[in-house]
Amino acid sequence: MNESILTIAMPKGRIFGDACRLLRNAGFRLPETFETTRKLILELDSEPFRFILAKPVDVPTYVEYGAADLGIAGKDVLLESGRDVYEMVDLGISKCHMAVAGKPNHRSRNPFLKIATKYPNIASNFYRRRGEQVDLIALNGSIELAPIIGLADAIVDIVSTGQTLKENGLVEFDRLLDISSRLIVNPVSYRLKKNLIDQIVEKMIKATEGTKIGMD
Ligand SMILES: Nc1ncnc2c1ncn2[C@@H]1O[C@H](COP(=O)(O)OP(=O)(O)OP(=O)(O)O)[C@@H](O)[C@H]1O
Ligand SMILES: O=P(O)(O)OC[C@H]1O[C@H](OP(=O)(O)OP(=O)(O)O)[C@H](O)[C@@H]1O
Repeated sequence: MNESILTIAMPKGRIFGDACRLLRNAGFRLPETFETTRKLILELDSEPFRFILAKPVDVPTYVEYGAADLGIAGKDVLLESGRDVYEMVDLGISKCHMAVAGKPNHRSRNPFLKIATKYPNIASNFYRRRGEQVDLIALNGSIELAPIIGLADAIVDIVSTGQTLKENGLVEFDRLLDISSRLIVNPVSYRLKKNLIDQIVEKMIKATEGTKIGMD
């Protein structure tokens, strides 16, 4: 862990654009090429920050191990990974929710027997709390395929616009969790670099207040 420079782990993909806009609103002078470069480590001119561009699911890992001091990660990824990091700010970006969904005529089949998901920990906690025993089938994508093709009775997955469910003839049964992206911090970094991190947290909270205006 470098004492004089802060490393921030950024999620590539869906969250990246929203996160860059928020960082710029917070006063970070990100270069124009930030969103298009294929470089994975980006340093800022004359500012003590460097950004690493990671797969979203890996951001909490970089932060927990101290390879990054801070990071931006979806609440879904944080809950699923259970990594030991401080969650400092709800950034209010990349909002979506997690739901149980399936074919409309499966509503009466309770408990569901087989649940396909990319989020086995979140799903198993949900069903444990409900006192229902289910078989979880871990998949890596195209989760909506599972109930259509008969691999599972239902899915636990992310819903944003609802288009994927709709186009595949599926309906939402239960809403598990509202999701947005969070600013996370490595606990040791926070102890050693508290002043600098607190300044960033404050700036991000201010920038976030702008993004929350007019949101649901
Ligand atoms: N419609 C959505 N589907 C999935 N994730 C979404 C959606 N809307 C917002 N998110 C947020 O974006 C994050 C996922 O981003 P992204 O899809 O780029 O990563 P990924 O799952 O690693 O992608 P990939 O499909 O390449 O595996 C989630 O953790 C969630 O917090
Ligand atoms: O409600 P919507 O706006 O349709 O978004 C939800 C869909 O987006 C995600 O899949 P993604 O596009 O990441 O593809 P994947 O199948 O590879 O997970 C998620 O797993 C849903 O399938």
